[in-house]
Amino acid sequence: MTATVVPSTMDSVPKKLLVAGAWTDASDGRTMPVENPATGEVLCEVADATPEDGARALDASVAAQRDWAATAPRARSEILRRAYDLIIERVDELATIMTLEMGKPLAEARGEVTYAAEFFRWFSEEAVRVDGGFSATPDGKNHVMVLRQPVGPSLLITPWNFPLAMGTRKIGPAVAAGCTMVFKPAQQTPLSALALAAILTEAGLPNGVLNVITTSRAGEVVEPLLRGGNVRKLSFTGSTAVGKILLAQAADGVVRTSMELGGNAPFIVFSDADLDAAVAGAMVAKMRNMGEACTAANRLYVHSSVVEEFGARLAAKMAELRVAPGTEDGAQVGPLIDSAGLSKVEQLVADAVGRGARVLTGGAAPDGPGHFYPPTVLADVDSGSEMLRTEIFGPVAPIITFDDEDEVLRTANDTDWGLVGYVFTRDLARALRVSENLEVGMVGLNTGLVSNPAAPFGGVKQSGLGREGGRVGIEEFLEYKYVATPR
Ligand SMILES: O=CCCC(=O)O
Repeated sequence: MTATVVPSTMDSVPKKLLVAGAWTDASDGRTMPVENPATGEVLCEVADATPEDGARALDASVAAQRDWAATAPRARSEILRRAYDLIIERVDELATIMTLEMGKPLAEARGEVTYAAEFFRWFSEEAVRVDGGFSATPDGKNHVMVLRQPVGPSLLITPWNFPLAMGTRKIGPAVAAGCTMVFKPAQQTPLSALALAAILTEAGLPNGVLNVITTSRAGEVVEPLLRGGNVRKLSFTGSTAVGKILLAQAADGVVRTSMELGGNAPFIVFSDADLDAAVAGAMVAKMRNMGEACTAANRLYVHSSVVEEFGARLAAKMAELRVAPGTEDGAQVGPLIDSAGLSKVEQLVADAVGRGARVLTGGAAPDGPGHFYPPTVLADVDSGSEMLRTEIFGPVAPIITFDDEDEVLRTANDTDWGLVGYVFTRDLARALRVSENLEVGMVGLNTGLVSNPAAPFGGVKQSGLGREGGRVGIEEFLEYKYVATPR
């Protein structure tokens, strides 16, 4: 790997840990490289936190918690609102950083920056709307006063696929509720997180409220924090496999958790669907973030009466997409995050084709640098194919033909995951019936996009616990306290 010239937009990003308001090196002086997935080149080095640094970050959060909880909700709201304004002012700069470290095309990165900022605007409005209760017990003897209080120091762990939005979706409600934080972004994408921390500091977040630890030693750093007794809340977005490990560690310290884990989204096209809308929806549900999204359509069930036409139209649209480094003009599909991600996609496609799937477009990685994989549509995918039982996390759309509503519902629900499902039909009764019976936390009904800061995002089954965003997002960071007093 060679070092690449660091674009000037990245000069402003602190490459250090943020602990108690100070930017510091790792205690053992180690740094870790940040790679550009489009070229494999090293963009820069950032501090690589040790377990001791993690402990210092948590100590800083604990020390800041009491004063922070006592701040006026309006003050917390205004910090979030200022941070929202700063992010919007710097959309291009933040998008460039994101594209360089993560690979998504600039246009999509700009979209994510705006999406990320909206969580701050949303929670700046929620910060001043937290209420409690005051009532009498049924026997009339006591008053019941219900207070809402911040849950306390929170550990926020975010993935590489949405490096900014997954941060703001957690930091926004934590700030609004009055929680202090230790924020550990993914190893692959520390720069967006550090840029975000710098913006929050500029927006007036007091020292110690947000502490950021970038590290290549996630397991070693996180486990003692979760078992140590001072973390009151864990909010994690990432794979189900890692989520289960963290849940076990959190159980030890009885730490409250919000877990936004993997998905295996069914995308169902009924015979009466508007095919234009279904193809457009599939493009979004499959291709947003090159398919590297927990919400990505992973299994496309299409009714036998429309399957040929749907497959041909989807393949034509997918083939039109321009695959190129995200910083290039007109790029629509960037590289996958790393070589492991690319080989996984290659193996899944080989397995499906080996079981008889027809390749309608794509199907083979190009030669050359970067972890690129072309938009791919597979038809007649056999139900035993591995890709139907795992998150593909790449730009591959497997189509499975079905004939009957009950059959497709059964198959769609036959998975350990339950994050999101997509349903395309013009029949209102069927739309409601299927939406109700899909075992998921979210349904895209005649749309390929469910993500929105105003909506409760999250899943059932092994897709997670709790919800982020919407009216309930702040609840995840609030405790109830009830005070009883005689009337
Ligand atoms: O990978 C997770 C998707 C996150 C989102 O759509 O907000």
